[in-house]
Amino acid sequence: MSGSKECSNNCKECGSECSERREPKKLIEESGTGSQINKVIGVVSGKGGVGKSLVTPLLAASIREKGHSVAVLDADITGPSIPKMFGLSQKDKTNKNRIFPVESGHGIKIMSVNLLLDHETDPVIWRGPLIAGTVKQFWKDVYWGNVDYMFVDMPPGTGDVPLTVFQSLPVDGIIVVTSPQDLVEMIVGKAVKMAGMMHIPVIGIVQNMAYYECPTCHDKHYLFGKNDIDTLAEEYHIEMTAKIPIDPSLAKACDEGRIEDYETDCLDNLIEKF
Ligand SMILES: Nc1ncnc2c1ncn2[C@@H]1O[C@H](COP(=O)(O)OP(=O)(O)OP(=O)(O)O)[C@@H](O)[C@H]1O
Repeated sequence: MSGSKECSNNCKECGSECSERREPKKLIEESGTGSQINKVIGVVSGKGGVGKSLVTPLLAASIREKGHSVAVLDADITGPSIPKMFGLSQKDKTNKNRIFPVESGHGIKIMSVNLLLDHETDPVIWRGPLIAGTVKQFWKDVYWGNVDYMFVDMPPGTGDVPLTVFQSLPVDGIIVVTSPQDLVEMIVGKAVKMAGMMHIPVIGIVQNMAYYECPTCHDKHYLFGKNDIDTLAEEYHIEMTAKIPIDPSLAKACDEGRIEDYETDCLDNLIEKF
């Protein structure tokens, strides 16, 4: 406290809420004992239905394939689809004090509210503070062990949960997922500006369902228009972009819970950036 012996006059490093505080207190929470998480990457989208929950497992699986230890924290509490993508229905192994993540076939550690519910069709009808509290609990109370890269799959938009994640978790960067449509500039803009306000760097933009490649002639068809995501990225000074085509075999892999088996190099340039 100012004036007292202990005061270093450095409010950034001090947790006291004294009357002379000049800087806001840091809200970042430590991960729990036994969890050593090296990098935290948020996967966000300005709106729902763009395939964000498909991009998160694709990124996680590509990094895992390179030999890193990877985790996915499903922060989409009211619309969790991560376990289904990995074909997981097994309940987590909790004991009195600890929640353990469930491991996918390729060894990705996963925690999602759907792994805690009795039935995956049970709806989560909770108010904002409870939802935000659950996300923090996933961060603090799950025994993650050693993790090189943790991906946080956020609910769409710029609401309560993204705000909680940005304030409470040490997020190293975000990836913005979008789809080709006229509204893209406005939607991406909101997500990018929110990250800027929270001082979190944007690693790249992924455009899902960017085109369809004809299996016979290999021509690319831009079914939803040819939105130029690279120009948009340039406008916001974002170095990396990636495009995922519409691929029926990708949809099949999701439906069958085999997303880890789907081989693609379309996210490679983004992954190199990590
Ligand atoms: N590029 C693609 N090619 C084929 N199918 C796709 C593609 N992207 C998404 N899909 C299909 O759409 C389904 C929904 O994807 P996902 O759960 O990621 O998105 P969402 O829930 O609609 O959106 P979001 O997670 O952004 O709110 C997938 O299970 C898959 O069947």
